[in-house]
Amino acid sequence: MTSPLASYDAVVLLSFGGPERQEDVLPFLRNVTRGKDIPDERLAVVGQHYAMFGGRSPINDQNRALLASLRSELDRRDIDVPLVWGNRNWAPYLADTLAELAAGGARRALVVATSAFPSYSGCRQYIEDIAGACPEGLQVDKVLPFGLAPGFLAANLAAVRAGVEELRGEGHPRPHVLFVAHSIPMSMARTSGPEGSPERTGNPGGAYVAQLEQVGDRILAELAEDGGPVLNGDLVFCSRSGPPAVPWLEPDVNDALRDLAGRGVDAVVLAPIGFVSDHMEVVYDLDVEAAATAAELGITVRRTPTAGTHPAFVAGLVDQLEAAAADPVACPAGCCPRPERGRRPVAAGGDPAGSHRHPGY
Ligand SMILES: CC1=C(CCC(=O)O)c2cc3nc(cc4[nH]c(cc5[nH]c(cc1n2)c(C)c5CCC(=O)O)c(CCC(=O)O)c4C)C(CCC(=O)O)=C3C
Ligand SMILES: [Fe+2]
Repeated sequence: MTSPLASYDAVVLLSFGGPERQEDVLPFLRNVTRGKDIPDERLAVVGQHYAMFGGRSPINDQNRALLASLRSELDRRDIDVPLVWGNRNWAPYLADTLAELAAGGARRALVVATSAFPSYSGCRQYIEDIAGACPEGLQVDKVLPFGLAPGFLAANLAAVRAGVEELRGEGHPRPHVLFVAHSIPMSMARTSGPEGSPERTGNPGGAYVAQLEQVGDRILAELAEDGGPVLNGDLVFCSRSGPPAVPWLEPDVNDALRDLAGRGVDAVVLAPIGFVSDHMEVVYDLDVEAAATAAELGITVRRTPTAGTHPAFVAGLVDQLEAAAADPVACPAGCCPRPERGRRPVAAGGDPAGSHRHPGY
């Protein structure tokens, strides 16, 4: 049977992009923060994170690896649709990729973005990127965020299970699991996802937090099936930016580690379920910063790998491409709206996710 993907002239992997040499770090950061309220001091700090890695973000190499894995999986299924790559913030730029496709006669392309969970930054902004970059005559559909898809879940479950087993092997029978995601402004979290705003739905957390919590819950529930002591877990956040007066999702992973140390926890699995690959937020914010916090507190941490090119994730992504090709579903218009700039944030209004603490099973 021919794959529904045969009706597309190309599949496009759309990602964030990152610098690959020191000279490109500042221009990259200027691209990322154009029109946004990121203070210069924050840019300088983030620039230093990149400098620690010689100015080379891991993200482009990870996307090259994901492209190779996706290509193999498409080939395995005898699907010969071309697979190409474009970024929001650095070369290869999405606009160039789409222009090249159109110049080559392409009429329809299916885009999948490397963000698992719905938010303005991870979904709507990519839709805007596509709209802004799309040449006339090219029709583009986009796959929905895939945080709850079985392949992404399976890859993360396998990673957390392995991390837990390692710590158990080192004499920590009951490690605590911190599920880590990118912090986003609370106002962006509230309006994330198809459910829309809390004013209309009574759902104060929005889909970003709700889906992340679901993934964490499901992983803990699966681990409970393995036997052994039941594990506790929390959803925590990293990589906050923006002015301090604007509320972002909390707790920060470092504060969570301090809190756990105070409660006598000495072993923690750090599971970056909010990220698709081990890019800068993971290799700096977790492997450098959170690891230093843990060391200071005497906590043993195991940071688990992101979905990356895990075979279950890659196969699941191709399943999703095929499903989207058979039945393209666009995000509802009000989903993950662009944050209003210049507006004062709504009064803090408490924790949008309620308590992030899981009771343990
Ligand atoms: C939800 C989310 C994801 C996760 C989903 C996903 O994986 O896509 C993500 C991914 C990424 N974010 C990245 C880098 C940056 N993000 C920034 C700033 C921001 N991110 C935000 C959100 C997210 N970002 C937000 C709300 C801001 C504030 C300004 C704005 O509204 O945009 C800044 C500016 C400086 C700073 O404030 O940190 C940088 C440099 C890189 C590349 C890393 C590399 O080079 O390896 C990646 C993959
Ligand atoms: Fe970011």
